[in-house]
Amino acid sequence: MVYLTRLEHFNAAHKLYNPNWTPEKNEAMFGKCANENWHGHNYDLFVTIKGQVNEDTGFLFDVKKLSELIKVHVLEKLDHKNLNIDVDFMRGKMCSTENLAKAIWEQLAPHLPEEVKLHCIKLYETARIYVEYFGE
Ligand SMILES: Nc1nc2c(c(=O)[nH]1)N=C([C@H](O)[C@H](O)COP(=O)(O)OP(=O)(O)OP(=O)(O)O)CN2
Repeated sequence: MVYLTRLEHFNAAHKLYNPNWTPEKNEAMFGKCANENWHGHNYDLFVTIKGQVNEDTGFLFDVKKLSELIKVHVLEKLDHKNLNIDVDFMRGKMCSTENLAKAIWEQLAPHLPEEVKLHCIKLYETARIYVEYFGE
């Protein structure tokens, strides 16, 4: 089994705010991340796929094609967007790094060829905070 990773990048605005809670409870839970006028992050997205190497190409999968799939199905929906407002697949969800990593998996996995499996979505929200999601 070979694991292959592509690093992509996007930036987006969000807030951590549960609309079912009072402003005070949100402030107590999320602090400055609950600021109603949003804040932004430069996200780094590591997409790792796994499978067998094709003898003819020497590739598990062409990383340029992987990059294009990520661009079409993920980055174009997230980059320079407000995660709470603009992104259909985040609607009704808390816009945490955990939920965003899971949602990115759900967006991307169905578009990979059958012989290639998604292994991990690793999403850095800041240089010091990241989530890894393995699909379960
Ligand atoms: N479990 C989670 N906890 C937190 C998340 C999250 O997605 N999952 N997100 C946040 C905020 O979005 C917040 O903006 C994180 O940024 P920040 O506090 O600036 O992060 P750093 O620790 O990297 O920066 P410092 O300047 O060192 O504080 C909060 N929690």
